[in-house]
Amino acid sequence: QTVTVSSSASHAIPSTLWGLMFEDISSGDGGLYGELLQNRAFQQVVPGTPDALNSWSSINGGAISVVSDNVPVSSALPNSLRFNVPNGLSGPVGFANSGFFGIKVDSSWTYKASFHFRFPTRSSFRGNLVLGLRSSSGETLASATVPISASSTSWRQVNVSLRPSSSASSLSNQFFVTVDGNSARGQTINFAMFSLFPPTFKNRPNGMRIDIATALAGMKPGVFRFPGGNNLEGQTPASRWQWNATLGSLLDRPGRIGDWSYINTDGLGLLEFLTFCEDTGMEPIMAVWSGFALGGTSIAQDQLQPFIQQAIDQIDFVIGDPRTNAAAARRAALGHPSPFKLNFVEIGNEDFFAADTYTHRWTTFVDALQSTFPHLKFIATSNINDPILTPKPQVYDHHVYQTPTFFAQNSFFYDDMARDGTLYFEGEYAAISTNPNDIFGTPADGRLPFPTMQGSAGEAAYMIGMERNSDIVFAAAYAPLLGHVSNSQWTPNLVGFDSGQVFKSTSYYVQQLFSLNKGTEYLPSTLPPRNGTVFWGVTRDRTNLIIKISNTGSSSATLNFVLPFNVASTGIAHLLTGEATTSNTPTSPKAIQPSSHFIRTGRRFSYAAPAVSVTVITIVRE
Ligand SMILES: [NH3+][C@H]1C[C@H](O)[C@@H](O)[C@@H]1CO
Repeated sequence: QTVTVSSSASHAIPSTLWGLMFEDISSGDGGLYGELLQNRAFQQVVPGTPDALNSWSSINGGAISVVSDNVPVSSALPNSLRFNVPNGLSGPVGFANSGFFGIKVDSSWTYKASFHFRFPTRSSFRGNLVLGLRSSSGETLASATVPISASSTSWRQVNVSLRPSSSASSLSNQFFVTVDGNSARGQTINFAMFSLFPPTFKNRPNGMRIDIATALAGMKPGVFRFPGGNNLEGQTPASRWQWNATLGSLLDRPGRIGDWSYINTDGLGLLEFLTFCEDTGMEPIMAVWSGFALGGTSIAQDQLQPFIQQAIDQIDFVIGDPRTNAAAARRAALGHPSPFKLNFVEIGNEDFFAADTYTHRWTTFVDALQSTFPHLKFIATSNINDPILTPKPQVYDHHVYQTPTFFAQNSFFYDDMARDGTLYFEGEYAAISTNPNDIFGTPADGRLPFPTMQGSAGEAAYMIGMERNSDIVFAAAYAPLLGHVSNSQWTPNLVGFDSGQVFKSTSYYVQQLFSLNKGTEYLPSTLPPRNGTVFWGVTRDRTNLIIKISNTGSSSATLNFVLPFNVASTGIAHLLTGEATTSNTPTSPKAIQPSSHFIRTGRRFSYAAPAVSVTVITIVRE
């Protein structure tokens, strides 16, 4: 196959092209968000039920229960852990938290532990709390002692740093709090708002887990879509994501029942999302709730005003003027007086599920928001031009979950899209099954537990198509981004993790190869056959010519490049290849890794793309 490359660029490559889609789907709490304790504040649990004590256990007979405190630590956190020391015990007595399927104990880390406590009844008791980290077999790995007295019934906060004496080889460690069973017998103490943080990305308070955040930043992503995805929507309007409930002190964040069947702490909230965008150079694509909850409720058009006002306030929190706007003043008070960068606001999520009411919800939201924020572009989430929406959307968010073959066969999806000024955001895409008749089924039915090399090559073919059409595709993001390998609501995920490490998938490496070698201009070249199995695209930046190739076929394919200008006689081929069905998994985390090697290049050169491979060739321009 000969590939003749044009000397003149057709369009600029948008800096936003390759980005991240984030929602809490076993990816925020216990994942990207640094908090190590699960059920740290007993948010949204029913006191007295077994679930209320999720992740908490007794040590040596300590009696623990979750109660609705008659003197709650805050109005947002009505529940406390009631701890009582029965008579007749000796030695350390208390309780422990097992984290999110474990807690990594690293002796090079300083952990920050915090909690609030109060004695419900005053007494002359004085004693010591011993808290820290221990192995599941009870070996103390780090500890601190805090003197306490029952001289007051008011809440007091404990903040201590913990430095493990040694690293634990196992992840099954716990955070513990104990008293001496004998001297504290009969005592009752209420606890609330526990927190245990490791070092965080950019050392941000209430920040992100370093290894996961570093892996995400390592893709140099251009955009960050949040807070969802389904997790924006709520099963009912009352449990929708609400920006103002995710701000400020953790004592003021009630948390919510998330849309992936677990409670969200909302410790990872709007300001944390925006700060993460600034810390990694991503532009936010922020969603506002659009009046539809996943349980099926659509807000009637004449009832939308309060939700539109909440959306206006959410946007004003991000970009408003603190001198004239209350929501913006909250941003300033939280330490960020200047506005954040924001150009795109998404109205809802996957509203093709509620297209019949999206027609009026879209109109009502966009009429109000566009007049309030004339420079913003609003993204529609129903199917493209179906139904017809008023005003005509400037941007559509298109999602596709399919088979590896589908992606290879649809590399030209955007070539046929009308150039009528509409922009497209491929907000969610992934090869998730090999079974075209049951895309969302179980692994037994073809669902992929982890990305595979053939799935990643299919995605690369589709991405080559989006790069070619990046005059109208301004952004794209694989979804879901993150998933805990011990407990996920969805597979495959771009990045897997457990409480100790990160697992980068083959699709992660494709995203990274494409994003780190984006180029700034697109150079047209001989088009790949639409129904072929080999796909390529050419871009350039000031120093390099960049050629991306995906060979989704089962045999090697040689491409003969004919360039219209001089380039160096040696180039670098960054290659990702392996068996079609191979994945990087917790048991084989590095089964397939990218490799780089020199190749002969020049005005004319050939490159043999291995079967089932993705290659990015970079050549210095003369
Ligand atoms: N069903 C997918 C579509 C929805 O927007 C996401 O929350 C889900 C997982 O990526």
